[in-house]
Amino acid sequence: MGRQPNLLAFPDVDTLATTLRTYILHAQTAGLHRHQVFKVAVSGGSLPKTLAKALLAKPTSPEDTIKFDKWEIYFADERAVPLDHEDSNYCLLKAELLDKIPAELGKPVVFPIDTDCLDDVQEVADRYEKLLVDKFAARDSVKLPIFDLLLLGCGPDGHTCSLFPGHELLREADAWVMPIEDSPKPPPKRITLTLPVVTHGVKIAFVATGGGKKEIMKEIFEEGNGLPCALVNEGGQERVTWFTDVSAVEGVSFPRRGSL
Ligand SMILES: O=C1O[C@H](COP(=O)(O)O)[C@@H](O)[C@H](O)[C@H]1O
Repeated sequence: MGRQPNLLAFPDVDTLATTLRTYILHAQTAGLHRHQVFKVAVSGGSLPKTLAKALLAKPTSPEDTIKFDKWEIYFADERAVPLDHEDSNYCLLKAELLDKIPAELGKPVVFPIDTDCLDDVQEVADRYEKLLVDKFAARDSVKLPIFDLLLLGCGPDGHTCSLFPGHELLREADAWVMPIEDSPKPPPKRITLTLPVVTHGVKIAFVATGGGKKEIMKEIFEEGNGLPCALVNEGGQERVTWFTDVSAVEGVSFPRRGSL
């Protein structure tokens, strides 16, 4: 029981954002303690909006301050499109969060994909993996890049990052970053962190809100069914925390609903 993911359900997104902020601050403190920077991987979709709500709130004390100047932001997945394209996860994060960070909080270092080779999505993935090798392995001598925090979404089909249900990418055991050319959700060409990288994060947080997620939340938590989000739960265990609102978990029976 103790090694299960934590499922938190909030009355609304504002309350969720307040606790998500506290959780991220704890992860930030731990990351800075570990290696003086905070290494975060973020997703696209509905996440950046909620993230902005959590992170752009005015600090109430020095301990409550998001130290963006110490953040390294990577992408949990990205679409193979230019960085100013409406489908780009970078473009979305920039519009929702990065452009709105007050100057006094400092600027994070952000690592988007290399868009010089968009026609070759394998090359996009290889270059992103090389970037991770440079930023993680050389410094920490690790076999996998260990993010201090991964902030993930959950699609209505149970996908996370660009890891889709039943896809062969779910079996990838060696690569850190993989291309996908047949994403069932458009656009078809993307890159994604692989399951071993995701499940090795120090902390892994999902944000899933709205009644549109309730059927898949039930399946993830009650049956699993090999869904990508369920596989992250199985691999990450107690390091996984779900931030949901009550409409997303209506009718979901799960033994451990907790607080931070
Ligand atoms: O395509 C994607 O979808 C997922 C889930 O998005 P959501 O809008 O249902 O939250 C997202 O996490 C991923 O980064 C994105 O590329």
